[in-house]
Amino acid sequence: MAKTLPELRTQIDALDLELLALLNQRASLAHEVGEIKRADGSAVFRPERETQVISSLQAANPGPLKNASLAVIWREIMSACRALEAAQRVAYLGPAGTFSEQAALQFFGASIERVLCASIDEVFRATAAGSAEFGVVPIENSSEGVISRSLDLLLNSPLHIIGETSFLVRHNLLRLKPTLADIEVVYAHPQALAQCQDWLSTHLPQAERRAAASNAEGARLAATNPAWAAIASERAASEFGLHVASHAIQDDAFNRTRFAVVCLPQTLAAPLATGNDCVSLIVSVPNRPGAVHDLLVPLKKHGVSMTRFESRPARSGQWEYYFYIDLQGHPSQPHVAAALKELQSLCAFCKVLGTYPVGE
Ligand SMILES: C=C(O[C@@H]1C=C(C(=O)O)C=C[C@H]1O)C(=O)O
Repeated sequence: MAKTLPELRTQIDALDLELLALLNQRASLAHEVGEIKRADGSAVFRPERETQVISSLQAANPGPLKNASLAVIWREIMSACRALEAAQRVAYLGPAGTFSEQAALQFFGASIERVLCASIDEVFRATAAGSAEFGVVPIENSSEGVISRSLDLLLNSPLHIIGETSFLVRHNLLRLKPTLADIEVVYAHPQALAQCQDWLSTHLPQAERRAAASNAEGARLAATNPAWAAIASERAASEFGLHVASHAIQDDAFNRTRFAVVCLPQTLAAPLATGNDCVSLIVSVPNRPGAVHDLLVPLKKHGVSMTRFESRPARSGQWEYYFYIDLQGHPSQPHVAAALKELQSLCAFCKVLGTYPVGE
């Protein structure tokens, strides 16, 4: 006979108590790991270990829990365990409710100390100066291309990339009223204004578009005037007490933004290989025919895949460029090490930005 609702809930309550005991046992073990790390001075956060914990559980998962849900649950379990060793101080573009905050929480879980910054430059500065251990910065958007400020700052920064994370970005039109009537100004970060330009031209052709330092800052401004609106996340709507006057207004339904997690090399050395890793570099080549072609030869020769190739002006006034390249693999693999060595010998400039597990 089927169980009754009270019977099922009694069973759930009993299982929750077992889970609680197990989670606390796990937390105690993580705390012991923390003692060992403190004694030998090694880093608390080990992204490659956390990636492996999640992928082993996903491989063993019989369901009905989905693998994606399992990743979210264990990200938080590990975040809480890590916080018992030491909560990570993580800098990102604020105020509360930005997509950068969403990225920081998706990567580190919620048990972190939040260091909110007024600009991407400040995220780099705070992380390089040690007021934050890690920084989270947007790198590229699938509809608008690279976030040029982040790429330019990576060039001269002492920080290296130790991880990445990405998600589908949904923009919403937020304001004090639930309708689209009588909107005079729309505030948003220039990237968001660009990602919603068709929608704005169709639905709010009269409204003035004004740039804000972040979407959440735009939402904060929209909360001060009923004739103003903002483009931001649903999180920002609840943060600033605004209505979602229109949902999912981005022109591209698959609008995805990718973020890099950066830190000083002394905070955390390059993560060890997980089997699904990536190397990011910036190179420039001498200004002569075939130089870019030559760059690709070592990759082909050693069978290394390139997953990204972007260019940024070198600002020399000479039509010279820096190339931002992502390679598949880890330098501990001989074919990757050989390709990197040959590549470096061909380049006028070569900076390895980091080696890290491929993110969501
Ligand atoms: C417990 C550890 O420290 C941290 C917490 C982890 C966890 O909770 O599983 C995993 C890696 C580290 O980020 C460890 O290194 O094993």
